[in-house]
Amino acid sequence: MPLLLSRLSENGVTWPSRGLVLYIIGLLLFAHSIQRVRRWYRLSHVPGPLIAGWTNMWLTKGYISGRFFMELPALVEKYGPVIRIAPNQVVCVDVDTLYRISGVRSLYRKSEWYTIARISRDGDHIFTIIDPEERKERKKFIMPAYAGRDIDHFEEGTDRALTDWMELIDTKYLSSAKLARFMNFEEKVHFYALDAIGEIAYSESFGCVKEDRDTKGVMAVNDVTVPLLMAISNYVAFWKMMRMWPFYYLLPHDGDNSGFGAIVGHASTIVRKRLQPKAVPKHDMLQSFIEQGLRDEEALKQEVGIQFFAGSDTVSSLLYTTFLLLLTHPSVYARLQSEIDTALASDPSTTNPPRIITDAQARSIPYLQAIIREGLRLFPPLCAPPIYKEVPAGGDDVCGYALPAGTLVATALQQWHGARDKSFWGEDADAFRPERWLGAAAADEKEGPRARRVWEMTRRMELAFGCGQYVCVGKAIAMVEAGKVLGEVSFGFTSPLH
Ligand code: HEM
Repeated sequence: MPLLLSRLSENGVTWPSRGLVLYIIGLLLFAHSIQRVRRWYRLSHVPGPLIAGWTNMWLTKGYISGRFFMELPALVEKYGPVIRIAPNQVVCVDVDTLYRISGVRSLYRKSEWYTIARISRDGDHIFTIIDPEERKERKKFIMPAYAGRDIDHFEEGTDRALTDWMELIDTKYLSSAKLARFMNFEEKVHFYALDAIGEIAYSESFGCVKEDRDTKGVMAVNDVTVPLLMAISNYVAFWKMMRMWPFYYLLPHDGDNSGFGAIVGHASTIVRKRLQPKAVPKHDMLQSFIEQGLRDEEALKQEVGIQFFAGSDTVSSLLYTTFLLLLTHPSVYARLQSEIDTALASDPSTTNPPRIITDAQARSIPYLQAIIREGLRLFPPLCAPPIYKEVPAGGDDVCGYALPAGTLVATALQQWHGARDKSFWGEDADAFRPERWLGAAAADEKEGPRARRVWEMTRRMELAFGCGQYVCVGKAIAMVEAGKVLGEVSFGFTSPLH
């Protein structure tokens, strides 16, 4: 190096003086500070912790704790319905505003934040497609299957997975008077959910229940990567950078031996098999995607791959937390069983020969539906991720605060607060009380204060699935699964513990 420098000097290359170097560094630091101050100033009128206006670190720390969403009620109490949680990020808890932001005519777009859900570096699925026109195009192919229009297969797939699951519990984990057997319920319910989404989506179980293990490592990948992704996901610029060369090569790829890449590899195999000229057509979602015209292998792989994650973690979380609530509220469980027994005992099609409770039967039991709603209200499965939408050109007025274009508004983080908002739900907001929903099914009561109240309750609870143009496309699948699993377990077992 010294030799090189002396050669350069000999050839007339002169080096800037130390003063000049310091001047340039000073100038850069000054420009950086100005940019920081401008960034802080843009949203300085929005209340929130002072430090959140200057750095993402405060929010990141909250996400590392894994409990940030639980802190929101206290923050709302202190700062009001709109809170600045990072230099360019706010959260809003006003329900009407959330419906407006995601409304079908809204100009708010998905933000770059969504790209953290990319399952491989090669393409996008419906959740990570940001461009509205591209989203419309992809939805054309996939919506008939998600809406159950093309094929009414949600029940068949659920039944196959649920039959295996009940058998596993019956044969391996049921306690007797002489023998107490312990079962990791959270794990087993996740096995069920994975097998079910495999059956529903492409007619193949993951085999988790049969083998009583996480066969493809989906749960392991989730457990390791999701908390990490959540913590760094608020650095949106970082994610933009990761999609560019050369960082792009660090993202998962379907040739990988483990992690997301290996799971996407599994999706690839399924799609390739189905696209073979001699493949036997099946009665499932993948077939519907293809028949609707989505024939590109990469796009199909993406749509199948996202179902592994979006369709299993969420459903298992809903089932697990609702069963937990039932276990800790024996009187609710007893009432559920009694109502199910009454409804099903009079229906010979259920017991002779025995078969899984149908979706129609589950929907006809108001107390069961009330329990699902109350479970979703108290433990919305996706209440931790912020799910940012981006304020459109021209800016927007959100609850009296002018938000400039490009500001990110969190549209899911408010759910924990929403469920526990005593000003709406009353003093027993924290309690598991399915009875609060009864009357929702009273079809003759479309007008009047009770009907309006239940309508508003439903609107708030359903934010668990997002809303408007961004509503969860798998909502119908989730509701079919929830009714059947909760109904069947309550009908089949005296108590989920015994
Ligand atoms: C209790 C269960 C579930 C909950 C609470 C839930 C919740 C959500 C939420 C909050 C979103 C994002 C909304 C937004 O972008 O603002 C979403 C999107 C999505 N969900 Fe679900 N979900 C559930 C079950 C399912 C199931 C069973 C599937 C089936 C595979 C599924 C597939 C998807 C997909 C593909 C998207 C992206 C939709 C789009 O961007 O247009 N979800 N879900």
